[in-house]
Amino acid sequence: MDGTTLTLLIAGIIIVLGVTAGLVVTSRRRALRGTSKPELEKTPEQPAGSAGTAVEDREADTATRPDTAPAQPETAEPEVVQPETEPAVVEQPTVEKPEAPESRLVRLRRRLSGSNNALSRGLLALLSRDKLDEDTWEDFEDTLLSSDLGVNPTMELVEALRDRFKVEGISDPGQARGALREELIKIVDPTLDRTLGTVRGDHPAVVMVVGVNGTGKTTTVGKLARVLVAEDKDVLLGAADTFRAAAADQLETWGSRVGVPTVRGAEGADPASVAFEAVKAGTEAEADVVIVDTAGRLHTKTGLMDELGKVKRVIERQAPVTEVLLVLDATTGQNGLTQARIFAEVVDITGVVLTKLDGSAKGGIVIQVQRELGVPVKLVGLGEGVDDLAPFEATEFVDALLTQD
Ligand SMILES: Nc1nc2c(ncn2[C@@H]2O[C@H](COP(=O)(O)OP(=O)(O)OP(=O)(O)O)[C@@H](O)[C@H]2O)c(=O)[nH]1
Repeated sequence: MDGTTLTLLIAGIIIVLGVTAGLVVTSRRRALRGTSKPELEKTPEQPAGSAGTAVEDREADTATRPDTAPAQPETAEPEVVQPETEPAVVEQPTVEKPEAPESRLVRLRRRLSGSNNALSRGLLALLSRDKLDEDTWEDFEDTLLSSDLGVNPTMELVEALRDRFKVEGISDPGQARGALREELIKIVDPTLDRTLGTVRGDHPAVVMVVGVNGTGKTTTVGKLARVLVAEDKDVLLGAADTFRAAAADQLETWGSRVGVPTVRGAEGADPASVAFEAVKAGTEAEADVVIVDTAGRLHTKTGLMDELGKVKRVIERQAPVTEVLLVLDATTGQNGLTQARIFAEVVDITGVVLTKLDGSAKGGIVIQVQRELGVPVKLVGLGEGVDDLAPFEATEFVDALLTQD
């Protein structure tokens, strides 16, 4: 082999090796593209045919992250729970679970003691004085009267306490407080039956809610429905307040929040006929309780008051009315009592709901109302919140009155 041949041979070998290396590199690049491409295609939001650069790919991924969350877990989570996605929940309102009666009571007891603090402080301060002279007893009477206890109950209470102080020789503030507590419990009367007529018999229990405008009837119906739903009862609401369309809307909203149906009529429809239909629907659906909200009416308007009697009579063609609750605003004092008297003439009131006790330092109204009407206070409203309605209990009420912060 001469030199020329050898040179040509070496050059040939170099060319063959170069071509082979080129082919290997190309096939590796193809292989890489081949694995990355399907990943891009998996992303539905990736515009067709735009493979994009690595930066573009990341931006596209960021923009569509809610759907591609698993690819970027560290930044995806906050966006998944971002508030902008919540309106979907609003569009489909979920049924609320009312607060359990026990925890509601604890909260309400605290609120009651807070709102009546001036009363409790005043009473206990008086009884803590070193010397209980005539002036002290007079101041004590004034404090009781200003809390809407009424003249007769105030006289009775003072009389009973003066006797006990003399006979038992009470001089210590602790003993005085104990005696006051016992005497107050006596006049609030723990022996009264405060159970609500909400137990189904052959028919659904029917609760009629009556009272003057603005006392809190509709709110009370809504809150009561929540209490009953929390007790696992099937409830139906009747919007017999046909004078004010907004009242039926308000009631329907309360109902839908706890998953309870509302029967309503057209604005201006006969309230008795709406009440009748509601009780009929409740009977057909085998509901446990039908609560009928009635229109607020001026207690001075005889025609309207007579109509209330008619609503009750018409309901009773279907099923007995098991509870008639009169709603009174605790802040209205003597005016509330006048209302109570007139309502009691038209329908047989079986229980009183005293609302807005949270905004009143006049807890004494409980005693006057019971005396005037001869019916017990069964429920108290202690705020505008959905679960701010509590069963009334004499001992707890007095303890709340006498609680000092
Ligand atoms: N602070 C407080 N406000 C209450 C209570 N109960 C009801 N309210 C408020 O009183 C106002 C009147 O309540 P409604 O339930 O609309 O009264 P209503 O008697 O149905 O009134 P009409 O529909 O006009 O007859 C509302 O703003 C309620 O939130 C309560 O116990 N405490």
